[in-house]
Amino acid sequence: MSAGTGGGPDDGLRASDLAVSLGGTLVVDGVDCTVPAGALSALVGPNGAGKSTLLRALAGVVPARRGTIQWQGSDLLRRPRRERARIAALVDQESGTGVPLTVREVVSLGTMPHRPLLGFGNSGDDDAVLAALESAGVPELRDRLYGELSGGQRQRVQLARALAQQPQLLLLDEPTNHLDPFAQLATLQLMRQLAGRGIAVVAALHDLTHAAAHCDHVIVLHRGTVVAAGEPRTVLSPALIRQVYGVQADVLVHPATGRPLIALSLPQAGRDPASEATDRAGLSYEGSSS
Ligand SMILES: Nc1ncnc2c1ncn2[C@@H]1O[C@H](COP(=O)(O)OP(=O)(O)OP(=O)(O)O)[C@@H](O)[C@H]1O
Repeated sequence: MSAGTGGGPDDGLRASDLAVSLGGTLVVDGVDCTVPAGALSALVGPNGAGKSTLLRALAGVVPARRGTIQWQGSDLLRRPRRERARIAALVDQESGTGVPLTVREVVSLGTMPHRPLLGFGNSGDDDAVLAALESAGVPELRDRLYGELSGGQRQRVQLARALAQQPQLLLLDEPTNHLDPFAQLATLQLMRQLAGRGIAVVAALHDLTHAAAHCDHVIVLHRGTVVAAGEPRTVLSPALIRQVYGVQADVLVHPATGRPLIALSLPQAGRDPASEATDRAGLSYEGSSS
């Protein structure tokens, strides 16, 4: 682990030999990874690599076939569901409600793990809901019907719902998907601020520049297994990107921020497609740590 957080081995989340089977197929197969507390981690990998499934397994939403998930050194999956919901919040890619709820009502669902078990009142909820909507940058949507929102607006409302849950571990599945450039950067900045408050934030991302420029730690998933993990500048090398995604990568420097910019292109003409296919298929773990 090289997130630069100064945390110990029990500081954050650690998955060991985690496997998840869907429809009879192992789609997460022996994952070992850490998500440090107080750091922003990116989970990257090609379509179908198992990122969403891994995030759901870490949140306890899909059952693990084998393996363990430790939070701050103790078994997360053995904790009661309500207690787990006070620790981990998941923002899935597609989160419908099935019933016509207002944005305010959707976000208030996030406060449920903190309400008294037999309490029906919601005093204090309104403040938490409005604060969460404010943090997610969409307070003006509070009285709209959730089902009538655009994809990007829904994405931000789901983020607000997760914030209202006051999690210590925030799992985000492609949080910048559907968002315009300003909203993408605002979301990355918010994730950074949340990490700054000590939350372990992990986001599945497809934009490798976002992962390299904004994250402390990156986990690369390929065919259900972690093939590299660690500090983004080290892990996201042109060689690894070529092997995992089959594209050519040039790592440039952002003229304004000095952070990495990863420029991608299809492999140059003349490259042997057979060797490209071998590259993509024949990966073995080469990260410094997970
Ligand atoms: N319910 C299901 N039953 C069987 N296989 C499934 C099911 N859901 C997903 N899969 C398969 O599991 C694999 C991993 O899917 P997952 O959605 O976790 O990948 P991903 O890395 O998040 O992909 P993407 O980047 O396209 O969102 C894929 O091959 C997918 O087809």
